[in-house]
Amino acid sequence: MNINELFKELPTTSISDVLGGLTNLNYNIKPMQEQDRIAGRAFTVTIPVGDNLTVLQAIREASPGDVLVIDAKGDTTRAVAGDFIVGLARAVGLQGIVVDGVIRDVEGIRTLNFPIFTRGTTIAASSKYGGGKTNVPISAGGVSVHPGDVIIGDVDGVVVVPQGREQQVAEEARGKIAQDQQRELDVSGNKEAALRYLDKVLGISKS
Ligand SMILES: O=C([O-])CC(=O)C(=O)O
Ligand SMILES: [Mg+2]
Repeated sequence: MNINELFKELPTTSISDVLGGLTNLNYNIKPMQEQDRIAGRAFTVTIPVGDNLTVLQAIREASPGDVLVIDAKGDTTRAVAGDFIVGLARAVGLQGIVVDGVIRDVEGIRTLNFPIFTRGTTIAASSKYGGGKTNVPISAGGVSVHPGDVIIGDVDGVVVVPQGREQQVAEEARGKIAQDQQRELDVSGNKEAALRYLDKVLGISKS
């Protein structure tokens, strides 16, 4: 089963619950557009602050369907990509971009309809001297990301599923969702049931 199928309709929140919240990227890394969603293998790149030549190298080397994860050290002063670079990523068939840094050309990127998770936007461009590394373990948003890890992103943020654990995590997340849905159903619009639940959780016993 491909990654997209496996994680279809699984929210990042349920995946986080299964993984104990330990592999969630910093909450500032958010989708540019509410409907953006990604589920795919990471192709990683780390760059020096303010220089994005190695991002172009990564786009050249990554495979279709990959999610490009860029360790830009959280820098918010220089854009790691704009609409031109995002257009290149889209043209070679990448699925989306996650950047621990910022981007620019918001208007142009919106029209591309390509999912991007970022700390935000700025105006200044990066230089193009190089000096980064592709396809190596990186740190993004406070989390280690290895090439081939699974990256899931939605409106709540981005979570990493370590490679090799994807089947188990997806299965447990589905179980958790079913449990949560039942819990919601039990108390929905029912004051008695809501109070019973609260009393139970809070250890309040009625004598
Ligand atoms: O060229 C750059 O480094 C950033 C940019 O404006 C683009 O990708 O459109
Ligand atoms: Mg531009």
